[in-house]
Amino acid sequence: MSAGAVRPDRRPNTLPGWVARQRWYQSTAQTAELALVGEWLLPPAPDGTAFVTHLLRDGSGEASTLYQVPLAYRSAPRVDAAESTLVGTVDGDVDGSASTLWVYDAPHDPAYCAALLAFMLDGGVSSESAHSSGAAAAGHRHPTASHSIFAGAHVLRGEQSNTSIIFETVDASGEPSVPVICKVFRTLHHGENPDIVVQSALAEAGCTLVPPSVGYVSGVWRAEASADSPVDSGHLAFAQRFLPGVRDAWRVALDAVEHGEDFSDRARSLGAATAEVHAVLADILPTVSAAADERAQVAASMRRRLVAAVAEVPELGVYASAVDAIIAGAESAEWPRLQRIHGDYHLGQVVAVPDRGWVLLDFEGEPLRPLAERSQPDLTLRDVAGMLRSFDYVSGSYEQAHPGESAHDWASAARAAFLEGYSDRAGVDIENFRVLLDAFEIDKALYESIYEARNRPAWLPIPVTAISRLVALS
Ligand SMILES: Nc1ncnc2c1ncn2[C@@H]1O[C@H](COP(=O)(O)OP(=O)(O)O)[C@@H](O)[C@H]1O
Ligand SMILES: O=P(O)(O)O[C@H]1O[C@H](CO)[C@@H](O[C@H]2O[C@H](CO)[C@@H](O)[C@H](O)[C@H]2O)[C@H](O)[C@H]1O
Repeated sequence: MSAGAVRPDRRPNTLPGWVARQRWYQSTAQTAELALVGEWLLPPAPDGTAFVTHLLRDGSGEASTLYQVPLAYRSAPRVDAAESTLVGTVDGDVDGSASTLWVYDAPHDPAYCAALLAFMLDGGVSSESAHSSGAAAAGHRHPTASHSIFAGAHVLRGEQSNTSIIFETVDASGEPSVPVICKVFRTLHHGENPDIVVQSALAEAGCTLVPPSVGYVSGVWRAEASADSPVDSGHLAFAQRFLPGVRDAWRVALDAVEHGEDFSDRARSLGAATAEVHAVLADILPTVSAAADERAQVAASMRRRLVAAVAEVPELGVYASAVDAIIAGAESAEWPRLQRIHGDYHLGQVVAVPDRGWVLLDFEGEPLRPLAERSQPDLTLRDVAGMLRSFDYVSGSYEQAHPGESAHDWASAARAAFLEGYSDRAGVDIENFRVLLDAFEIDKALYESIYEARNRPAWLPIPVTAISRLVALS
């Protein structure tokens, strides 16, 4: 045991309240109701700091959610840590003597970041936790990734569904090497994470519209807290090349609307990039024809979302029967083949890379959708509709910030140019699928209504207004 070795055997009792204050927390309850379903350990830091990643099922919401909560247990407080990253204190032991331990949100602790990067690049295997939880994790380096060495890290600002850590690295001779961004998944699901599968497949196929993959962490855990629970498995973290100096397309578009700049050229090239990624995905991953069964499944999923949205946002109730009819129309329309897609496509998922153009990120799919559904071949029109919604969000947020002004023409021009760029590259006029496209736009706006009601109620009118408009048009 190294000098100062920390042995944590409990979680701070402040943890449920702390979890409930995080952006990735999905329930509306003030306090999470957490049950431990697993723990996995990274090797301790040279000063003895212990890193325990707790896998906690929260039962406070309607559906239970499994959160990944990596905590760093230190024998002394960190002088340079932000107060919000201190989760609490616990009794524990240091070198065999009873002692207070300070417990931090580990991604904000550089010592944890160093351990995580090495774990991934060296192909580490987690050691057993104090609770013999049965959970385990393994690191995997992508075959094309270099063996970079940790040189510093910080958490990306504006955390949302996940926590992303940016690493500076050096090579064996100490020269700066490629920076890496590692997304620590906060919500875990049984099964492969499409973010890793889809993006890595695209990069391996030589597609430069996504960043190259660096590595990932996979794991196993009990599905439920009970000792006889079945075991689940899935992905815990994903690392890829960090592209410095990028601006996300949402910021770029907001700047454009603020300055009254037309966005058509950029929207057209974004449409072409989107169609290119879809074409590569159709080449490298399985596609299936949209038979009656598949169409019925998609329609059923849309109807489930309609019911969920009306339950959470009752003002949507007046549109329910009209939306139902639009879904029925879409189900009986002509469908293209189904294939892997982005799945949660919006301007925040695309970055403008200097001297390179648009690059697509975050193929995880909609975080509120079951993982099994997100890994199924789907309609490319879902992505197209997602981006159309995003242009509407740009004008909606602008109009909220500038009462009395309209950005409607800006959004219409961007939407039309995006569709043009997409159709040109795909060699298919997207207008041929208008019925389907409208249904997917409404479906996305229903999803957004739930998302906004839970996270940003002030923005709820943006998707709700869109639903009323789309229903009137159809
Ligand atoms: N490879 C990358 N290079 C540069 N910036 C990135 C990269 N990956 C992610 N980012 C930045 O992080 C933000 C969030 O990443 P994303 O994959 O969308 O995570 P989340 O699932 O948490 O939304 C992006 O909008 C972008 O600004
Ligand atoms: O966290 P993710 O990026 O996976 O996506 C979630 O959060 C998004 C908000 O950032 C949300 O997107 C919605 O708001 C955007 C503006 O902030 C807008 O551009 C999108 O069109 C709109 O859907 C996304 O839906 C949600 O899954």
